[in-house]
Parts: sequence; C-alpha cells; structure tokens
Amino acid sequence: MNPDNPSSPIRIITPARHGDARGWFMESWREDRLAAAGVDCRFVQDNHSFSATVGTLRGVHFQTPPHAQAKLIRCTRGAVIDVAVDLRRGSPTYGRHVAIELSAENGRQMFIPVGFGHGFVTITPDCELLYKCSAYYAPEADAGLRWDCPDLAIDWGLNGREPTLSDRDRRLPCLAEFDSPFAYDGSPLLPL
Ligand SMILES: Cc1cn([C@H]2C[C@H](O)[C@@H](COP(=O)(O)OP(=O)(O)O[C@H]3O[C@@H](C)C(=O)[C@@H](O)[C@H]3O)O2)c(=O)[nH]c1=O
Repeated sequence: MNPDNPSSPIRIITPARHGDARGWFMESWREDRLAAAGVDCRFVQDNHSFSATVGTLRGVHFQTPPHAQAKLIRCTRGAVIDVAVDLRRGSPTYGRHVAIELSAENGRQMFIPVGFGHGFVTITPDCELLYKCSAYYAPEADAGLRWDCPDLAIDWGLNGREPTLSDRDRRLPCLAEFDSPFAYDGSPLLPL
C-alpha cells in the first residue's frame, strides 16, 4: 500500500493553496478532483475533533458493515501521524498499515476506504482533525483494535511514553481476537 502509487486504495491528496498578501485560499474538498484521484465516494457526515496534548492517541477505529465508513482526513491545526490499517480479510497486506504526517502546514489529506482501520497520534499540542465520512455514526457498529497490538506493530513515535487514551481505546481487542467482516476486493497492492 504505497499511497504515492495510483494503484493503492489509500490516497493522499494535497489541494492547491492560492496565496496572496492576505494569506491563502484552497478548495478543501471537490468531488470531481477526488474522483480524478481515484476516489469514488459520497460523504454524509463531517467530524471535527480537538486533542489538547502531545501524545494523544485515538484509534484504531472503524465501523462494521452495513455502517462501514470511508474517511477523508485532514489536520487543520497542529500535526498528527495518521495511520490506516488494512483489515480486509484475505488481503496480502492484512494487518499492515500506512502512516503519514498530516498537518495544518502541509495541507495533506488522506483518503481511507472501507475495510481499513483509522487512528492517529498528535505530535503537537492543540490538534484539530476534520474528516468526512461516507456513512453516519452508528454506535452499535463502532469497533476498533488496540493501538499497541503486537500484530499491528505500529510505530507511533512515542519512544516508550504512554499515550493519552480514552477508556474505550484502552479496552479494545488485538488483531488475533478479531474476526474481520471486511472482504478483500482484489485491488492491486504494492509493498509498504
Ligand atoms: C465517532 C463519533 C463519536 N460520537 C460521540 C461518542 C462519544 O460520546 C464522543 C467521543 O467519541 P469517541 O471516543 O469514539 O471519539 P474518537 O476516539 O475521536 O473516535 C474517532 O476516532 C478516529 C480515529 C476515527 O477514525 C473516528 O471515526 C472516530 O472513531 O463522541 C458521535 O456523537 N458521533 C461520532 O461520529
């Protein structure tokens, strides 16, 4: 899953910023541009979260079918390491992940399709994340995997420090206890 390759189901999008003496302007979301980048998705909900301290970790989250969500994620204040984990049963990269820095400064957005888990850790204080979702929040379908599951082996860059977590995230299961409801669609994959 190399997000720089057009064959990857994970897409990185960086909308152009038009700078002038006042600052800048950008089209933060355009359906046709996303379609041109290989993303065919109808979004129905926008989310916005604020994380106060460095080392706040949310994830690894997903909703199960029929409420599964694709997400288009961007950071509008501060910086985070954003992670997408392949949870598609039968995928050659099942359990593996992509991690990239999203920041207010770099303006990158990451598109994560259905079948992937999502999580992030803050690397600056006062981080705001905005993301679009392709399905409504459904608490009964809300699920996740432990951030420190050894089978996921995600390097969050914490260097031994304990992250700030929700109670829910502390209780999430590991990959070995997880029976994935997501099917692998055969989309071409590349080594991470
Ligand atoms: C996700 C979500 C939560 N909530 C509520 C439930 C709870 O009372 C409060 C906080 O929810 P959480 O603790 O689940 O928030 P958080 O840990 O930030 O959950 C989010 O994490 C990132 C990584 C994602 O990818 C998101 O899809 C979502 O799972 O907000 C909604 O009302 N709507 C929503 O869409």
